[in-house]
Amino acid sequence: MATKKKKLKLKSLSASRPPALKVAQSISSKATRTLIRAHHTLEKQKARALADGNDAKAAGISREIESKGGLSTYQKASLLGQSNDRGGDSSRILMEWLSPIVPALKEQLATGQPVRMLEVGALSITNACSRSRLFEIERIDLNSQAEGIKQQDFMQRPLPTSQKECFDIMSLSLVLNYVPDAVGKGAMLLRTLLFLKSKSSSHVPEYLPSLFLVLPAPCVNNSRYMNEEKLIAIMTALGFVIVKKKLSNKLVYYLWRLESPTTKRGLGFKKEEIRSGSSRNNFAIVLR
Ligand SMILES: C[S@@+](CC[C@H](N)C(=O)[O-])C[C@H]1O[C@@H](n2cnc3c(N)ncnc32)[C@H](O)[C@@H]1O
Repeated sequence: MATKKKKLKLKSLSASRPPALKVAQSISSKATRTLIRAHHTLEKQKARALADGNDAKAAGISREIESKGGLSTYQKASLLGQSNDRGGDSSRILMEWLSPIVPALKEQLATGQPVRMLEVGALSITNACSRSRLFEIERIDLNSQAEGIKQQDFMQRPLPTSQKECFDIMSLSLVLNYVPDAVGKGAMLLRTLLFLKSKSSSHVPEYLPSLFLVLPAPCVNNSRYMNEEKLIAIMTALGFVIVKKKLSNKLVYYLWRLESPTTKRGLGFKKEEIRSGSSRNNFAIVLR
């Protein structure tokens, strides 16, 4: 008599995930993008209202932001965007680019002088950089989502008091575009100069000290006020040279090495239209 074999049903890994995560992961990538975009728009409107001195309007927009889940919900949506099926964590690109200097990074680690990284706008402590264990990483965010991420505004972070407190690498991955106004974006880039080590103290001067900058691709390729030429001009004026770049469908990645931080005042980068068109966005960086 033939015995009926009981079929073993293999459950997918996702079936064992806790319900909260399941709910979060059920948000489509389109809904995630819409949520992220809506948050950015409201933050920009709020910044404009504050700049106009309209505190009541700004407070109303703040309430609207909170009613949509606020920064935490935005961060959860951003984390979903980092999942492998949605493009993955941007620091994988940085690790790819740094692969030629891994021996040097290991040597520095072995001699007790690990390469120091400041990750601004950190959402996780398990991205590719963290998993490599090649760096001494300080992670900060306006709203910390995990132990190991300090809750701190980079713009308010106390300045380093010595080279030892400075960093070999800074990461601004999808952070600059979060800053709601063009002057604030310029100020953030300018401030990185105060946190990066000097070139003379670098063991790998072809790559470090450097800034890893990631932006949504339309910030550079579809803005009225920005294109790659202008971005390079701004970064050059600050004292950076481009080491690596990569353009994907959604993001642009750059590694900029700091040659000599500018001490110049009056850099003169204004919000000037480069290309017109109703489908353009308004991403801009102003450096006065
Ligand atoms: C889109 S998330 C990016 C997360 C991650 N770096 C990535 O590449 O996916 C932007 C994060 O930057 C943080 N952020 C924006 N401005 C900041 C500032 N001035 N200081 C610290 N964190 C900031 C926000 O709180 C938010 O969590």
